Amino acid sequence: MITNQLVIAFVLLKLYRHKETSFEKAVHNMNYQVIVLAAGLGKRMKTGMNKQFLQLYSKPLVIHTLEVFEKDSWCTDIYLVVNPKEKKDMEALVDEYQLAKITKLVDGGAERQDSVNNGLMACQTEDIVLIHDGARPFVAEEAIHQLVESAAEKGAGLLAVPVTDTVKKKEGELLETLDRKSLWAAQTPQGFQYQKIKQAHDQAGREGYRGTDDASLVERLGEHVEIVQGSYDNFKLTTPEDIKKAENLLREREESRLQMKVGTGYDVHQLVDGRPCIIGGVTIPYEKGLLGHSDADVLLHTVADACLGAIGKGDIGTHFPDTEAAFKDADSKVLLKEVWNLVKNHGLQLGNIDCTIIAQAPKMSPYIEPIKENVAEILEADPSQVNIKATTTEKLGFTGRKEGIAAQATVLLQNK
Ligand SMILES: Nc1ccn([C@@H]2O[C@H](COP(=O)(O)OP(=O)(O)OP(=O)(O)O)[C@@H](O)[C@H]2O)c(=O)n1
Ligand SMILES: C[C@](O)(CO)[C@H](O)COP(=O)(O)O
Repeated sequence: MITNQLVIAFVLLKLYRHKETSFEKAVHNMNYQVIVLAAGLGKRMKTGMNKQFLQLYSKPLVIHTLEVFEKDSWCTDIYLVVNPKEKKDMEALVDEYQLAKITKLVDGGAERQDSVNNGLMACQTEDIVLIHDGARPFVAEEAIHQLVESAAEKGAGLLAVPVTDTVKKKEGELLETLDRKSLWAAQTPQGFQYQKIKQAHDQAGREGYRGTDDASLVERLGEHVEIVQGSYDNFKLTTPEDIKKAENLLREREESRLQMKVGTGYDVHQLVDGRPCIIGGVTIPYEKGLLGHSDADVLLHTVADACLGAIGKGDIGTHFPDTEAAFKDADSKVLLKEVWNLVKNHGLQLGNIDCTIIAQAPKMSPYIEPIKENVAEILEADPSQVNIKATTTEKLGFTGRKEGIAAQATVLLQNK
């Protein structure tokens, strides 16, 4: 018996240790610095200007790209490589869009490889370094994280997608069809342990090798570069046709970001002797309390119903039946938290919530603020997004006769 307990304790300890290690890894080891390249001419775009300054859906192209890294908590520093002649304009944009992670504006070179080389000399890091085209604004944070993890483990990696067209190689009059199964279209970011990419660039420089991406400089040294499958959305704006494509994608994203869901909730509990009076997670001193299978927190039940309504998932009764012993005297804060996790799984966050408690007694005003804070905390929002009010019914009806308390809520959820 004791031996069994020891074995269980040992396994639990192991599991706990393992959890701690991966947590530490996520928190401490997964930082990266990024070199964003914006020093090209944009000749193929044929607008007569560097395409980085093109207004796309009311923001310059390079800003869309930089904001991806600005928002990513794993990214510590951005080195923005710019054409020296455009440095002032870029500085103005960095100020205007309050890009706090831009550590340095680095002078670009004649070709992309020269610009990367300057970026590498500026950043000197122990972290993983990513190299990214300023002209690829659609890279997803999830893909960046997969790449960073892969680069940390394998030393070098890149985002790429399988080629979908049949590719022909033409040399003189001779045409060859390449085996599509083994072909990948390289994207950026490409990610590396700093020393590895620095050495590869130095060596390419010494040997006069010119590549069209950075992974090729590592490949030519016979070293492994890991492909992380990316998305076809992560395309590089290169030719005029790409502008329409990018604007359509930005519009689609904006529309889905602005998706809103509304839900309403209504609940009633009877006031009886010998029960605590818990409303909005606050135990209110009162001669009677609310009757129910759980702690009968009429307000939190209403909030849960409104949230479930907004995501089209029924009501609190279907999720936590009052026939189940597990929910006897259950803390409604815990039940609402579970509902909220469901909401988050739908990619939603709180817009705002407005609640009304309908009670002749007890007097609610002293408890409005703590209730508001409880609701905000559970819904992971700022208290300013939560409104709690109370009303009597002028002694009319069951609430007016102090036989029960009702609550109603309207919630607005938004895409994250
Ligand atoms: N000397 C260079 C050339 C390119 N780039 C950057 O590298 C990325 C990928 O290059 P590309 O799409 O070829 O951009 P451009 O060189 O600007 O375009 P083009 O070749 O049509 O002139 C771009 O974000 C570009 O700004 C750079 O920083 N320095
Ligand atoms: C690095 C790159 O974006 C990967 O697809 C690409 O090779 C850049 O080439 P470009 O000629 O500078 O556009």
